Amino acid sequence: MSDHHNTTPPTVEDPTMDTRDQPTPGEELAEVHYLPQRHPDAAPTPMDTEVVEAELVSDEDWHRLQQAKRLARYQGYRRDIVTVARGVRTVATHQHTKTAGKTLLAAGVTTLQGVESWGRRAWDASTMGVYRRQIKAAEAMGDREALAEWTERKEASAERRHKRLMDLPKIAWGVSKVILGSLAGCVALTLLVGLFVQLSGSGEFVKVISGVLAAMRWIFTSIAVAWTPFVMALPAFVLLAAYREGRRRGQAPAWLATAREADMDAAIDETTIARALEALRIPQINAYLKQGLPLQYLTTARADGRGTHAVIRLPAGVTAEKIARRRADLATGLHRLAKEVWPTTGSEAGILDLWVADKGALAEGAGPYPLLTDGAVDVFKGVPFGKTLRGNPLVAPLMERNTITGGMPGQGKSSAARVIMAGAALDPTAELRIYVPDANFDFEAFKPRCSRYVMGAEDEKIAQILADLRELHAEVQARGELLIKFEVPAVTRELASKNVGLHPLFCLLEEAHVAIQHPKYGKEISKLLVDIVRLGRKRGIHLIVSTQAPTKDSMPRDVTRNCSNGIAFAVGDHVANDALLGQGAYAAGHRATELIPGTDKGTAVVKGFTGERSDIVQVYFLDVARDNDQVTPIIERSLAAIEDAGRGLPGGDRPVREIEPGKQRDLLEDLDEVLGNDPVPAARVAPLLSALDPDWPPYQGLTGTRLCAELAMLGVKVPSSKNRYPIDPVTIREALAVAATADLDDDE
Ligand SMILES: Nc1ncnc2c1ncn2[C@@H]1O[C@H](COP(=O)(O)OP(=O)(O)OP(=O)(O)O)[C@@H](O)[C@H]1O
Repeated sequence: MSDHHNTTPPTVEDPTMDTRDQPTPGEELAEVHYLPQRHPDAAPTPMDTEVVEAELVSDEDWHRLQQAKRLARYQGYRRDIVTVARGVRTVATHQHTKTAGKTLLAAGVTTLQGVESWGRRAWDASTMGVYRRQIKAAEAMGDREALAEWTERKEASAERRHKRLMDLPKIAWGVSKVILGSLAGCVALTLLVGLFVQLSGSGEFVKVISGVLAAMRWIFTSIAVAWTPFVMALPAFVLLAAYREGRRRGQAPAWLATAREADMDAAIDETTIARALEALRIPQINAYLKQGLPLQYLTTARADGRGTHAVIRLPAGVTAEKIARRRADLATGLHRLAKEVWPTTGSEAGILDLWVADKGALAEGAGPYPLLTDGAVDVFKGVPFGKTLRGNPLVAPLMERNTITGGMPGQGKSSAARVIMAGAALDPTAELRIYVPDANFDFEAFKPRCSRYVMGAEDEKIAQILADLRELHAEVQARGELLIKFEVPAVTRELASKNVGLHPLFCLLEEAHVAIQHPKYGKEISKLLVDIVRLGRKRGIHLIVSTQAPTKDSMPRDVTRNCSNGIAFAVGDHVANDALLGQGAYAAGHRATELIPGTDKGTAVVKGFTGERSDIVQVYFLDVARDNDQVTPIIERSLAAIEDAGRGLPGGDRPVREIEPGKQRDLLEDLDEVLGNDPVPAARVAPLLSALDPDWPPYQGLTGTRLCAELAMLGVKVPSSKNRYPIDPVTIREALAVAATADLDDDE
């Protein structure tokens, strides 16, 4: 028989349902069995006969046990609450949560700022805020001219607005007329088509009409279907637009900034420019801005090509040059790389012409050379050269011009010359001559396309260059006579294509200073260059000279003056700047001195390419590296084009004279050989030397005057003796003896 406790039934829930009834560790709780209550008249159940293992407890024990259970349950809850709270705290204080929260909040603030900016712009537009502010700035600076200009602009704008308003009803009426007309036209067309179909027997009039009606029904149904999602998405679009506006105009509070922010694009407008200028901490600018005055904009910030352009009149006492010299600092304030920010001097020293590239817009450089895989060139129309900062392709004009290119080592001079010569090579009528008085392979790929090619710094190579320049000089003269014959002032495309000896000729002298400063041949090279640049351009001859920093010793003034194309990579001072970009360029604000070596590799200030006084250009780049040779395919293509045109290599029919490597001649010994015992006038000795070695370039075309000059360089003075300049064999042999003893002295 089972015993059971029949006092007051327990009010607690069935404990077997709750896992929290587990005893806490170390606590042994007796298990309590509650026996079901039964009505005294109820029939006996199997339970009544079941034997239950149990312990009889007193009321007191039973209460104690219940209390222990409640305590255990409470402790279980507490543990859970602590665990959840800890979890919440970990999530809430995690860096990711903080960043996400900040980003969300910042997005909210930015969106609000966008809405506020719209409001401000609407207000500005309705009250001509831009003009008002500029008028205020002009007044503050006492700039009467600007004040008059901005007042005039404001009045003109008001006038335009008034006119637009007055025109509004007319425009609305015009638009209505167009809509009504189009509708009537459509109806008439449908009827006409229906009629035509009916009459031609190809269909029924009614079917055409019902077809058109069905199409219209379909269009209206589609609009109705698309309308609901569109209306639902509209608020999201508006918020997005407000956010974008906020990003453009507003600035989130600093405490909301996240690390990602620094990398984000900053919109370039009057506010950001003013902030960036303020950050330069130039006292005059800061004092001006502190008065709450806006900067005076001659051109307000506006999109221009791949960036933003603005022209600012700086506060008194600050030159644009001062700003330009701190280009890198200014760039940080505009969230840009130094090479993306271009401050230059405007029309006056105090006017800052600022162009700021869109973030990353200049990273690609000028992009690939446009004629890399196909295309030909007409040199009379110029050759592809690069892209302006604004992203416009720039063509280098070549005919009736000469080019000088210069800059610090490694900034892109040779590459720029390569791009010009590659363009010239792609004109099948053009002749190429390349001289590199230095040991480098920058132009080796051009060799098969050249009628003359000399590379190397040895004396005999310089002598060869001299001989070739003499030949070119003679060609300049011969072409002059041809122009007289054809009665034209300058070579035309038509004449150039005719194979009459007036084809375009491009001659490149790389590292020109090496040839010009050569102790023996430099003087004559220099003189020849002057004549060639002066006279050659009308005669279809274009000379390109490339040098590092042109000075009066490294480049004759008459050469720089006659080069209407100037290409200046980063240069060190205003002398080199003006030699490349023309007299007064530096003072007028056209400055390659402001290019940063390294940062601006491949970027040059050029003159003479467009109608502008100067342009900043990213030059195309043609690689000559062995594993990425881009020039050879161009040259092969150009040779194929020449062959297809049924021409020979332009200028290639003349024999190319090669000098044996290492060959040297001694003028004194040669004179000793050709002279007898009596003095002979220099003019007669020169041909004797030419006859002695016709292949030796310095003796080709040798004149008496040049011979005397060369002897003077060797310390042998030839007396004029009534302009006959007799060369005395005795003097020559004495000089030989002196040279021999000098050699002995050296040996000792
Ligand atoms: N337009 C360009 N675009 C990109 N990179 C360029 C450009 N021009 C030059 N470079 C880089 O600069 C390097 C040096 O160029 P380059 O040899 O033309 O300079 P340089 O001024 O002729 O130097 P040097 O006086 O030492 O001969 C090139 O190898 C190339 O890596």
